[in-house]
Amino acid sequence: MAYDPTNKVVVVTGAARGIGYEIADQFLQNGAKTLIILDILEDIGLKAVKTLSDKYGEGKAVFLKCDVTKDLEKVSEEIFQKYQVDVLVNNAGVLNEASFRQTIEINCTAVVEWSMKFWEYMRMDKGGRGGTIYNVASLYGFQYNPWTVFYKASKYAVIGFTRSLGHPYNYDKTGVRAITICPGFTDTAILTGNTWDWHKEGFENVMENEVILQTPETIGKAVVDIFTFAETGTVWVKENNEPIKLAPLCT
Ligand SMILES: NC(=O)C1=CN([C@@H]2O[C@H](COP(=O)(O)OP(=O)(O)OC[C@H]3O[C@@H](n4cnc5c(N)ncnc54)[C@H](O)[C@@H]3O)[C@@H](O)[C@H]2O)C=CC1
Ligand SMILES: CCCCCC(=O)CC\C=C/C=C/C=C/[C@@H](O)[C@@H](O)CCCC(=O)O
Repeated sequence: MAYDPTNKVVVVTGAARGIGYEIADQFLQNGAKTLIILDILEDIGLKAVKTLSDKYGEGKAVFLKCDVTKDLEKVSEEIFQKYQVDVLVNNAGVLNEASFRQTIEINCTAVVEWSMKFWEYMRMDKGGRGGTIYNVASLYGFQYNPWTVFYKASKYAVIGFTRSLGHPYNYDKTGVRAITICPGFTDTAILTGNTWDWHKEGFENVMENEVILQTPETIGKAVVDIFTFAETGTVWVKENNEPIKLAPLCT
């Protein structure tokens, strides 16, 4: 089945900068009706809206200050009163190997809670119009090495959750698709996040010898491409500037 971004109302968390911003830009470039940008970074978020409005027209992008770990009820209520949402992209994320709790709260608990809130709202069997829940995991959602042990735990969970929620059994009942993208290393501020001291050397090797750093724009484009063709419950990889491919299945 083909899915069309044209005229869709799209909510993207953590979209003030980085990959989220490029996802917002690419959805608008591909005809989305409205982009709702959620982030804790107010100044950067407002600048993002200005840039996108200059590019695509006044009112095409909207910023709401939002901490995904705290503001779900308030912000979702505000959104549902003003807009008919078609797509939620759970993109907000952190790399903070000093705090498992914060990592899980932002990268995992918030992803599950925001997904479920919008899934209930979109369910066709409960009066909704259907839609797409689109989660940003990582290559570190299924690969492993000794580094970023909290980060990987959070991203592995996102893949298991999205595959199960998006299972055709659930889609047939609700009309809500759930899909995942797993980017490889991408040139954003998250790479300056917090790692363990004795992991830095390992990462230096990875970054020098194994990694082709992608631009966030590359991931924004891949997100919209995948949006157009992905069957529910599927997980996709965009790494090293290679073509989009399916992630390996865990059975
Ligand atoms: N850059 C990379 O190499 C890769 C990134 N990813 C994932 O892509 C997503 C986006 O990250 P990047 O753009 O790379 O980094 P980034 O640091 O530029 O963007 C993350 C955004 O999330 C926002 N955010 C953080 N905590 C938040 C909260 N509690 N509430 C609302 N917003 C919050 C930040 O303010 C920021 O705008 C993350 O989920 C990350 O794990 C996945 C694979 C590779
Ligand atoms: C191949 C997997 C790609 C997935 C990447 C992500 O999901 C992004 C976040 C995960 C890990 C990021 C690690 C970042 C490391 C950098 O800080 C690195 O440059 C550190 C090198 C040591 C140093 O310069 O201090």
